[in-house]
Amino acid sequence: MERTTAVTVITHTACATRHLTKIYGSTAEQVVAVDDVSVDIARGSFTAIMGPSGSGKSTLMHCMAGLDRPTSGQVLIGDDDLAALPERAVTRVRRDKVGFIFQAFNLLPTLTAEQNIVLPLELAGRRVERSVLDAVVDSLGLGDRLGHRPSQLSGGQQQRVAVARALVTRPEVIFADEPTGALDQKTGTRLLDYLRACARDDGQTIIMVTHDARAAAYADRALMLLDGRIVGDLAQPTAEAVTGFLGAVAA
Ligand SMILES: Nc1ncnc2c1ncn2[C@@H]1O[C@H](COP(=O)(O)OP(=O)(O)OP(=O)(O)O)[C@@H](O)[C@H]1O
Repeated sequence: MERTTAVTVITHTACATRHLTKIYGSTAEQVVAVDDVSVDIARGSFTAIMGPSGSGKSTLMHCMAGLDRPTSGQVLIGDDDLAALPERAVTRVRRDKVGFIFQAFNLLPTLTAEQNIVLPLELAGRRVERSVLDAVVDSLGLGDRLGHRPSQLSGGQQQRVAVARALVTRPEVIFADEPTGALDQKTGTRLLDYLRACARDDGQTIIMVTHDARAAAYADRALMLLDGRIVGDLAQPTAEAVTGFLGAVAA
């Protein structure tokens, strides 16, 4: 007798795009920054997005994060299609599920480092979990700077405060644009270790744009972009593999 087995399909996708296209400019002078990209990002994964300057990395990430509207296609965060939602609903998804680490710090000058870090929690009416705050602050080496205002901190320290602010809400998906760009090597390594642990141990999903092959080697996947398209998808990337791929693409 033939037996059938029921298969339960569990979706492990945190974030996805379907035929995502972003075109800038007028009809006369169009730039196709992202060109028909379909990709699935697994929950709890750490993905690096790499590619030459102008290949569309930031545009892809901004569309995936709901900061920029695609020209066509879908952007899924969980079950929500950001491209189809009104702006207010997109803002809510961003607030509830997404964290950003950007190069611009946007710290409030009158608040201390700690007050800046916990601000998103307070704005969302959420409690500050001391253990999470301590872990984030410790991983970034900010313990002795919490009472300082931004003007009393170095550029690298301000960057770390901005990183802590993005992490303290424990967002499901963290988008990071060159997060180690302004950091010295030791602090950069510490941040990458921490991001990797957020993915591996806590199931957070990290998507990071970087030019740095050593930073990409902390990820468990590297998407390689060229002219707005994904031209490579490397599992467990090493710095050598990434550099080799980019070299071959540039040649
Ligand atoms: N607001 C905009 N208006 C017009 N064109 C834009 C805009 N933003 C980006 N572009 C163009 O879209 C393309 C992709 O830009 P994007 O910033 O996404 O690339 P990138 O890979 O992140 O580059 P980089 O590594 O230099 O930061 C480029 O040709 C860029 O000039």
